Amino acid sequence: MDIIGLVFTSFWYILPAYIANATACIFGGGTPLDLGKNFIDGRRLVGDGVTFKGTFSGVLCGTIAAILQGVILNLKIVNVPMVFYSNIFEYTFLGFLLSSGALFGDMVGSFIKRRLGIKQGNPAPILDQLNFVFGAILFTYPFSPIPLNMVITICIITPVIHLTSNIIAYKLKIKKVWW
Ligand SMILES: CC(C)=CCC/C(C)=C/CC/C(C)=C/CC/C(C)=C/COC[C@@H](COP(=O)(O)O)OC/C=C(\C)CC/C=C(\C)CC/C=C(\C)CCC=C(C)C
Ligand SMILES: Nc1ccn([C@@H]2O[C@H](COP(=O)(O)OP(=O)(O)OP(=O)(O)O)[C@@H](O)[C@H]2O)c(=O)n1
Ligand SMILES: [Mg+2]
Repeated sequence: MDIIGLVFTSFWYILPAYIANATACIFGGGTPLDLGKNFIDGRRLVGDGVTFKGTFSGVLCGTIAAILQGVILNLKIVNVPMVFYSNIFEYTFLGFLLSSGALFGDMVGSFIKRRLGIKQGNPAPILDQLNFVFGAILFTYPFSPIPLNMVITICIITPVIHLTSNIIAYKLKIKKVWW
């Protein structure tokens, strides 16, 4: 596989996780998953940035996106050098794992930020950009392990795409901060 193929395969694989993260941001808000509770250190367990609405809509949209990917591949609309799923059931299952893993990773990232005393919405460079892809890769690894060169490619392209989309989301007034 050449470098373009590697980048495209990696992007295609992780896309449901991106969609889950972006739609959690679009549709999120309201009751937080930690119900406003504090941890033993007196700080919030996770914070107001991880909500029921965001989590459920993110998992739903990411899973639907994975099913659409399956349809697009079956219709041969795009050509991906290396595919990891074969039928619609695998697309649904792994899309669900990529999406729930992404939002789990985001939640763990917020948990760590609170323990470090970083207020909700304040930046934690690298952690903010990669928490959700680590969650997504971790959840799918037992079922469809991806090669190390794809993990590395995802870790390189994600911060660029994350920052670009966050700036666009900020301009669209979907996000309060640009990072
Ligand atoms: C190749 C390069 C250099 C750049 C490409 C950049 C790119 C693909 C940008 C997407 C631009 C876009 C449409 C942005 C607006 C979407 C949006 C609301 C983004 C908000 O992102 C929120 C951010 C939250 O992150 P945080 O919680 O960790 O701070 O999530 C980051 C998002 C991504 C890493 C992925 C980028 C998003 C996509 C590729 C898909 C965007 C999908 C939608 C807008 C889906 C809309 C679907 C419905 C059902 C409304
Ligand atoms: N599971 C999730 C993830 C995200 N969001 C929404 O998406 C926004 C942006 O997410 P993120 O940047 O991860 O949260 P922050 O507000 O920056 O909080 P933190 O400091 O905890 O990362 C959140 O404010 C929240 O409205 C949500 O509702 N539910
Ligand atoms: Mg977050």
